[in-house]
Amino acid sequence: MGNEPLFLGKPVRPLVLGGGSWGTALAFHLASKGLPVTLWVRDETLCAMISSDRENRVYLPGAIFPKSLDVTSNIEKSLSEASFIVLAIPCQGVRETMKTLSSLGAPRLPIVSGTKGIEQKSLRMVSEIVSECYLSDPDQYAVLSGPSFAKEVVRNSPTAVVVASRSQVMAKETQSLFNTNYFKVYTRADVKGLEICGALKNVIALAAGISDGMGLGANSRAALLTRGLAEMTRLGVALGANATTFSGLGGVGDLYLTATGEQSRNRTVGVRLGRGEKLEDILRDLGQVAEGVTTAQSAHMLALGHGVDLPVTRAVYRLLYEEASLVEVLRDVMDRPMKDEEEF
Ligand SMILES: NC(=O)C1=CN([C@@H]2O[C@H](COP(=O)(O)OP(=O)(O)OC[C@H]3O[C@@H](n4cnc5c(N)ncnc54)[C@H](OP(=O)(O)O)[C@@H]3O)[C@@H](O)[C@H]2O)C=CC1
Ligand SMILES: O=C(CO)COP(=O)(O)O
Repeated sequence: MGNEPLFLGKPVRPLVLGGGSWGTALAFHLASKGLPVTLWVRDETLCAMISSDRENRVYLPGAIFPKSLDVTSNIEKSLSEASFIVLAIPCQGVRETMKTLSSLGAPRLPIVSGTKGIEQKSLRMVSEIVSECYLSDPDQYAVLSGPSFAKEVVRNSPTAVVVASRSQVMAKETQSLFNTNYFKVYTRADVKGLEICGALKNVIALAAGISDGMGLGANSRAALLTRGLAEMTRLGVALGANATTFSGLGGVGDLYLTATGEQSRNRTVGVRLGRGEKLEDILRDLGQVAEGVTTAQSAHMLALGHGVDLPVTRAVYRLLYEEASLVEVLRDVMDRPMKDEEEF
């Protein structure tokens, strides 16, 4: 008992919310360190299957759960036993989940978020939704992001990510908690920048996939990644983020992974769109979230509201939400006025 690891002064009892690939991978990762982890899965049938198989065969087949990983669909009981929350629910479900937690009346717990996206309609980042609906103290919030496919994390492939929190203590303690010799965790202070990186890189990955699906070639993909990074940075800086965050693991690192890695759901959606398939058919086959689809709309609206030019995001938005054709959006991007590369 005396040597029990602590997180912010309390015994480590993580409650991971989200029984998809990322929630399962993060729960697996922490439990592999011997920590007593509870994974909350909203669907009772899936929860029972996972519990008897000791494996999430729907979302992350092949990762056999360590002994200390427990699964539940009872959020109330698991919340009362937890000392902090790891959030791994798709962005559009975060508000509803935070409201549910608040309604249970249990003490508010610190949150480490692995969710990437921007809420539609409200155009809020995850940190903002959490602070509106659940946590009043932003120092109890951290975001964990960076190039990290769930499947590779549970295979112990060497991976490097970054944790950002307004509080240095929260950042450092989260770093120590998640760090292993195959999962290297860096820290930074720029929560907003890291959240914008994680959200926007999915939209640019969709664009890169579209370009590849159309067969446009390696030049086009490189141009999209580079100009995509420039527009991610432009939006971030306009919203008060630090430009250097965009050249780190959560920015260029995750952008590169998602836009070029075959495992990416966002890239896959893009490739199939680029081949002329319908979005609804692609999403039905995928059966998992591709956050870039909703974020394309949120980011486009956010950019309009702040007077920021996001041509690649606008192209993806027009294709997904305005029924523009592939030829039209390509022309929009290529027919823009000539400018200096350094022009912001
Ligand atoms: N997978 C990855 O490699 C990585 C993912 N991420 C991010 O993590 C987040 C989660 O993604 P991921 O796990 O991959 O997604 P998946 O599509 O694999 O799984 C989503 C999970 O969330 C559940 N869910 C959906 N909506 C709600 C809701 N409103 N309340 C509660 N649970 C809900 C689903 O439940 P049900 O089955 O009942 O629908 C499912 O268990 C995303 O923001 C993603 O970008 C970040 C880094 C890596
Ligand atoms: O965010 C991710 C890896 O860092 C996962 O990307 P996809 O959601 O495109 O699979």
